[in-house]
Amino acid sequence: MNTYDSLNEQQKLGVFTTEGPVLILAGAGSGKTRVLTHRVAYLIEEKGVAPYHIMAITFTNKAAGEMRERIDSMIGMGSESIWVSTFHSSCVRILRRFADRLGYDNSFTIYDTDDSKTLMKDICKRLEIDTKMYKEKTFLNVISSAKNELISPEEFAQNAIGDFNKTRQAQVYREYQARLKANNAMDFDDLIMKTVELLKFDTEVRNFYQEKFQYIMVDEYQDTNTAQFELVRLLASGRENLCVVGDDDQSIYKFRGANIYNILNFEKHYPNATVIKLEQNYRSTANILNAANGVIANNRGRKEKRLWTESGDGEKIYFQQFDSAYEEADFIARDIAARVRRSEYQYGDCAILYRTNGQSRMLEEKLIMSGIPYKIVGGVNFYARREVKDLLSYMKVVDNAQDDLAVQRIINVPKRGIGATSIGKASDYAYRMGLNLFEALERAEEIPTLGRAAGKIAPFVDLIHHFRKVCANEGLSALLQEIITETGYVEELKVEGTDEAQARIENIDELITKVVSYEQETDEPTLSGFLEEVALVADIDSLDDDGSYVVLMTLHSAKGLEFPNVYLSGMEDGLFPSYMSITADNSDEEIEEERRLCYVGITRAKERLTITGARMRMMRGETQYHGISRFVKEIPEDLIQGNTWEPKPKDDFFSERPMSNRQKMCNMKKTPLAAQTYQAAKDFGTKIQKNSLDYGEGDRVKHVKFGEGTVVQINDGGRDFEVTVEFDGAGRKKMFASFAKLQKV
Ligand SMILES: Nc1ncnc2c1ncn2[C@@H]1O[C@H](COP(=O)(O)OP(=O)(O)OP(=O)(O)O)[C@@H](O)[C@H]1O
Ligand SMILES: [Mg+2]
Repeated sequence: MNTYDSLNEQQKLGVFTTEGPVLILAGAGSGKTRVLTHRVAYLIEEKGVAPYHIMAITFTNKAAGEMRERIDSMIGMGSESIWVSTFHSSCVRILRRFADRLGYDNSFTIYDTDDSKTLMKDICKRLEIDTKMYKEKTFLNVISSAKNELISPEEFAQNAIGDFNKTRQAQVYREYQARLKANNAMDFDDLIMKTVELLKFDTEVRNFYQEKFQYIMVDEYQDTNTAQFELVRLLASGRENLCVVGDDDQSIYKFRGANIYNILNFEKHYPNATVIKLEQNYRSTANILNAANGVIANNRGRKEKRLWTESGDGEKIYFQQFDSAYEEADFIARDIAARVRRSEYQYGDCAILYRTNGQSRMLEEKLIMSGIPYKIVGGVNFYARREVKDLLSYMKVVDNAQDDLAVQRIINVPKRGIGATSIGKASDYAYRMGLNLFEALERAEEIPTLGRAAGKIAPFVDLIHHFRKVCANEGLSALLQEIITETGYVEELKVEGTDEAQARIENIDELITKVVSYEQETDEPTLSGFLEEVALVADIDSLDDDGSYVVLMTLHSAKGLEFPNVYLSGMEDGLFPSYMSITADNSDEEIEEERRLCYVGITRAKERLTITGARMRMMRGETQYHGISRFVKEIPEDLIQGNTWEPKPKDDFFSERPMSNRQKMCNMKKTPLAAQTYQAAKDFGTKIQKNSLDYGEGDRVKHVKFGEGTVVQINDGGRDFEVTVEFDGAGRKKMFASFAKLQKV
């Protein structure tokens, strides 16, 4: 069987048009990501392109991981040399090799948001800025936006002439950047900006990567910012074998500098681009899809897209407004419990989505009370916990003693009698002498103001030197063990003996596990490599795939994912759309962005969608009263069921509905989607061809990459069989039979 028969005609065009620029602009669930993975397989298997020449970029680690898995299961040998990664990790890889050409050490540190904040605090103190009037966070936001737009501190200063506020920001930006450089560190935005700089100014490096990446693909292209656009443009220039896929209706990162014009103007940048539209949705039932279409139709200035589906109407969308957020959470927990009890769904099929992180607490409480296992994506990230950060800071100092923040964090942890005053003196001395903090500490004896405190610093410096030797001679996990033993970190927690201390010890154990598994899974494990992997773990990575728990996350984190049973909670005007967007000067624009987020939320659902809201909710300690979200009212009424809006006259659902929407709805009723779908499906006439398999469940099979294993399950996925195999070495994998090319043994 031809591997690509499971694709529709438009998808095939996306896969087979390998040369020149290609833009795939299509709605949610239309198989954009699927086209990308098949395209990679096609390039290698049919066009004989070496995996080494291929790059596929996406936004989250989770998405990159899923893409990697899909590609691995399609092609055997060599898939590991394809770059399948996020923008950030691709850039780290490039910079680890060539950052020295920008005057950094190749072992530079990556600062997370917390680190940047600490640094900014310090800068404001040094520059004597009144942080009550000029907030640190504002400076950081301004700097981040400048970096996303590739504006250097010098350019920023140029543009600021004559503007008092901006001049101050320029001064802070310059100082912030200088300090990062002195610490041999980059923040997240630098990773992209510095790579662009490198590619722009170093012809050798540019030629090297242009030659290497002969085929480039970008998923979720609608959310790229100017710096990311420039990066892709530079890498692809010359051959221009660039395939980008995205959906302008799902652009939700304007606040991080995403520039929707990157996708809308793609054809202007690349006039010879092949533009492909995908219109069949394979993810959701017709009711869910029509609800999403109904909502997004209210945005102006969008490229009109018509999505249809072959799947039936499915269940109606269930909507309920509750008196309080408490009742809302209670309902969701009970609904999930009941469905799992009836074996309709497993916990892992269910996702609860919300607008802001704070909404999770109430939901969590109810889930705990109902004994429902759940995981929060984006809650307190494991790597942000104190004990984990402390130990990682030790490792950072061992790796790169130029990182002042890490040094400051641990110099007196555990207590060594080195007080803030001594640290301040050493840090002032470092500043004056143009040294980094650790270098200053190494010369503590020479710092006149330190006096006797110098004697306390020497053992700390010796300790770090000792750790370096351990790391070089015995490796990473030995290093971590040595740090734990020598600092007495765990001992101290044991003495403390509280539940909290116990939880911290468990987190440390988890970190040890992480280091050991990193060492086992990596060909050449290094301390820098480990720290880098840790720094890049987005919150979403805490999601495992064993499917045994309900997932809670913000709508932003849900992009690209899909679940059979989805709950959209907190659908209230003032919360979603947010009060800020409703009252903003450019309210129309802001609300359109929120509406796109709503579209993303609705389209995550495959089979069931439940929408809930509360009249009364506590926010930042204040009780607030909200009406039903305007987005709910934009869903055609015939798609909705449930105890909805009747109890309170002021919430009358339909009287507020604008006339134009009613008309739209009437039009929809005249041409029912099911009929359109049926006709379109007939017109399509895709041939279904599927070879039978020569192995069955329980048989032993062999895969080129994963080796031998036992077939656990075979599902008829329509156009192809989906085979689940428990491999002896590689564990359980699910793959398409035609790609997997399994041989019975
Ligand atoms: N031709 C096809 N035949 C069968 N299933 C398909 C086909 N194309 C896509 N799918 C399935 O439809 C679902 C959605 O596909 P995919 O995630 O690639 O869509 P997408 O366009 O990337 O969505 P999003 O906009 O949300 O990122 C997946 O479960 C995918 O396996
Ligand atoms: Mg996708």
